[in-house]
Amino acid sequence: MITFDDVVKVYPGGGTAVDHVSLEVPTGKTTVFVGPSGCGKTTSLRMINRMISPTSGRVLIDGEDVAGQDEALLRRGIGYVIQHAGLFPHRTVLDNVATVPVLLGKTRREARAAALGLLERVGLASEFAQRYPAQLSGGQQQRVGVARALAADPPIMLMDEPFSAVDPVVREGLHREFLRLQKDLGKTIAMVTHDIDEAIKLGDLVVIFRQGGIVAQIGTPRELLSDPADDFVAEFVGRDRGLRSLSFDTAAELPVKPVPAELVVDEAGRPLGWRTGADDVRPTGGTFTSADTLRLVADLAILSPVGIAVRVDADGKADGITPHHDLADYLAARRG
Ligand SMILES: Nc1ncnc2c1ncn2[C@@H]1O[C@H](COP(=O)(O)OP(=O)(O)OP(=O)(O)O)[C@@H](O)[C@H]1O
Repeated sequence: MITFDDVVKVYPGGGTAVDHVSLEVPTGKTTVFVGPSGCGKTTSLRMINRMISPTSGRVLIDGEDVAGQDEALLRRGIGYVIQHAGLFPHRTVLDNVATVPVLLGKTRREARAAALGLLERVGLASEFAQRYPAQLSGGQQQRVGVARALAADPPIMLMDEPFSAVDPVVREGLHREFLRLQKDLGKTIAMVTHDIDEAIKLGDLVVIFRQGGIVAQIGTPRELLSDPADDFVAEFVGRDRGLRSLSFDTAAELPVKPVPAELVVDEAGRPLGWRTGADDVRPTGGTFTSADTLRLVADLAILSPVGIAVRVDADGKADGITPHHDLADYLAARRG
């Protein structure tokens, strides 16, 4: 666990960048620092690996103040990924990833073999290994950056805006891979982003900073969306937070009504559409299973020509319906 204990950073000639921050980055989880520009996220991140020293207060890793630790030794256990990947331009992709393990005493051969495995893990085929960074797309470079940070197998990873330099479609792919990788690896990750959607998607825990380096709220994505501490957080997480918070719950306990005659099904019971007139059958707009999220159910009810979401079983057979007002009643009852 990484602990910030009443940490303050005042830059000489500048204002207070980090103002009495106390927080915990739990072991094996992803903690995301998010907030508007200039609110002290990067400064906080860099105090973990001693690139920046606090003016007062302490940063501890597993109870030990980093200030008292040997810098080189400390950084060996902390991977660091930055925006634009920061790769060595004159080394091949493979050598970019293998460099640190070689410095740590592995033979070049061992390090390259391990690097190939890592590149595969981050979704880069071996054909990229001999290229130079400039011959890769931005998204591919970011993947190499992640592989390089993982090469020394550090228990901790610091990631500063790792996915912000790529377009939204590539970012979406990188997010999926990040989540898959982190599920396998269980690193202790502190990540900086200015994008609240990214924070909510990737973070087990989210720390929202406000101007002046003050922590506005710390919570799980669900807590931030359902219970923002104040107007700043509510505004920052976004106006549609009610709808987005439905992504964290499945439809497992959502009551359904029996399938009515107006739902036209094929011989296997799979929905074909809604009968809205003698010759008029309109598409359902999609179906959900009890494992899907309440957000999908809400979406389907909105898209449906009759305002009704259709549930199907594992074989795709219609086994219940939820009209939009039933969903609204269910959500209201849950809130109590
Ligand atoms: N070396 C420095 N000297 C003086 N002031 C600095 C220095 N580095 C950062 N600052 C100031 O400290 C504050 C916090 O900066 P920091 O980079 O930590 O913010 P941030 O939240 O990461 O911002 P961004 O999202 O724009 O990267 C800012 O007001 C910045 O101008």
